[in-house]
Amino acid sequence: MRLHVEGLTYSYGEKDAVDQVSLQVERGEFVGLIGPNGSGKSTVLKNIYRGLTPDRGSIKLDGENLLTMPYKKSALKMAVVGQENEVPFDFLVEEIVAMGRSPHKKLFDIDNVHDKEIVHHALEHMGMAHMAKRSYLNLSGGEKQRVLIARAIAQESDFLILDEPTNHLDISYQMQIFDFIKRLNVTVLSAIHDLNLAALYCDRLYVLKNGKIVLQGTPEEVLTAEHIYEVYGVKSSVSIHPVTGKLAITYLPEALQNIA
Ligand SMILES: Nc1ncnc2c1ncn2[C@@H]1O[C@H](COP(=O)(O)OP(=O)(O)OP(=O)(O)O)[C@@H](O)[C@H]1O
Repeated sequence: MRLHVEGLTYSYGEKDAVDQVSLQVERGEFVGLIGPNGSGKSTVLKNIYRGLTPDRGSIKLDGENLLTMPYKKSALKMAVVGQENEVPFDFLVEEIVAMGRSPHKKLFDIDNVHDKEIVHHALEHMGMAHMAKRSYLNLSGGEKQRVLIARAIAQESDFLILDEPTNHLDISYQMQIFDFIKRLNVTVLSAIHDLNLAALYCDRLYVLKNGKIVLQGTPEEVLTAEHIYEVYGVKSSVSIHPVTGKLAITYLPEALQNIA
């Protein structure tokens, strides 16, 4: 699965929330979208997963225009874990995950044994199998997030779009989910706030600021102390971690900034 976005522009009102954004995700890549609050990450992702329609620009999946693709076909190609995790009605956890199977089915098809196995395994992977019969609305934020990730896994598409997938999760599930997604060997585009997680898991990064891509490259190219200060206004110390071999970013409180 290859994604090509060219000149994507979108405004909610007068000001462009996303301005001429171009990005590519090649097959098998794990690409991160980072940037400060309000920089446009979710808006870019929503335009890609068809929650919003671009004002201008083109979005292609494997060379095919996504904006005119039948919805069912695009749902077979990409699965989404969005930021808002509320559902309008009360469903059981297993029913929410089973919704991931719907692009694979015809209108009146019911779930077969194969679907049920996929749903069960997806829940198991997220450590939620024991909650399959629980009501979704009564779960904690982190548990809801794990159910929605299980739903995306059950969809079995080879392109995942994630909007801050771990923002409700404690550190063990944050690591577990990124490790798991990495093992799936699918193509991933994910908004990520935590720069250390972005450095650990992403092959390439795009940095958004005020709706524009201001930097792109490998984590090593993008996540320098200078760039972090330019984009976030925060002083940091960036080194290569001796165990992971990846970048490790330490943010410096005011009292320590003069020694960095
Ligand atoms: N539904 C909306 N109506 C009007 N403006 C919106 C709407 N959603 C987002 N915006 C504005 O668009 C801009 C980009 O928002 P967006 O949610 O894409 O940023 P983000 O980078 O995902 O932020 P965060 O890191 O806080 O989640 C912001 O200025 C935001 O206030």
